[in-house]
Amino acid sequence: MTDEPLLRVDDLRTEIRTPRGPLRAVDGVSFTVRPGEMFGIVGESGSGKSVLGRTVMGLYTSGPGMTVTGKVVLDGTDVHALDAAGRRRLWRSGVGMVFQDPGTALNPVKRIGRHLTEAMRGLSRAAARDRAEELLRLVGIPEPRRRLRQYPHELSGGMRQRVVIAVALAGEPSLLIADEPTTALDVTVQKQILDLLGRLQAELGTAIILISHNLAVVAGRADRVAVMYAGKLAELAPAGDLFDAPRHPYTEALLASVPRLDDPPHTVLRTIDGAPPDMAAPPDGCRFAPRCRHASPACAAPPEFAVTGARAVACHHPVDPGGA
Ligand SMILES: Nc1ncnc2c1ncn2[C@@H]1O[C@H](COP(=O)(O)OP(=O)(O)OP(=O)(O)O)[C@@H](O)[C@H]1O
Repeated sequence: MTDEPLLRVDDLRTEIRTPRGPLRAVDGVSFTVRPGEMFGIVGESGSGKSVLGRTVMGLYTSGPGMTVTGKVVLDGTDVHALDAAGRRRLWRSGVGMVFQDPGTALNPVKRIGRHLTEAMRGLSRAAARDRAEELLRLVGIPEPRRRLRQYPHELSGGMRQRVVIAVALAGEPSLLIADEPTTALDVTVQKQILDLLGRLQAELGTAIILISHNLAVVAGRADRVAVMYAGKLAELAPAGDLFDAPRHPYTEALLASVPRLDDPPHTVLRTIDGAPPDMAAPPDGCRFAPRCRHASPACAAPPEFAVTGARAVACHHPVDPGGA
């Protein structure tokens, strides 16, 4: 892993036009991802993680329904300066995406082989077929030759997600964005798919952005984690530091609400009081302040989230690492 970023996201804002007015789903987000890094993005449902992932990928761009400002630079390419053809080229070879539901990501009337070969370019039929077989083997699908002739409904949910990952890898992307890749799967299959992503990251050197509402999904897998709250990053830190000593009160509260294996029986989990803000009319100042036990008048003007060094936190009252 080098220190030179593969992806640079700079002051990204995605404003969606809705019947209730403009909604800033992503509101000034900056971070970088290094080549080969596993970068986790966590936060409650509705915090803007999916919109962020889609905007980074160039799936969401400025148009009639939304306005995107800020910069996304992947491997030297300014993603939002590309035209439609340039974006399609980027999706074929620079960045792949794995979504939550493997059922809808695959076309039910196309065989598995076709999904894979269509994602390749410049190969003869025979070479594409060999490569498709190799990709299925890479993602741990047994009897790949037979599977190539099957339709998506003939595979289990976990196998379908493996196929989706194989399709995303067909163009040898330098970055894979996995948005809740295991939420639709049962627990044992979830672990297999997450282990597979970890193995691909290690073996192929593919950087992965792993998006999840579930901290347990990124714990032990991500190198660094960004915590998102109401369209903004609250905290960014190496995963071990974040889980051992969260600094943003929201991260602390989020961690306290996760069940742990060593909890005594009948432990009552702490939930976070209040509800996330209405994104169409968020509160002024720090958006977490109305739910925060450390909030003070200073939170009317929260500090800018600036990534300096290994950690960053957007809070006037970071949690005392000594455990105040
Ligand atoms: N196409 C859209 N039109 C209108 N509002 C949208 C659209 N997509 C997302 N939103 C809104 O943007 C906000 C962020 O949504 P987003 O899906 O990114 O959240 P999330 O953190 O990924 O949550 P989840 O885990 O539930 O998907 C939400 O308030 C959501 O309702």
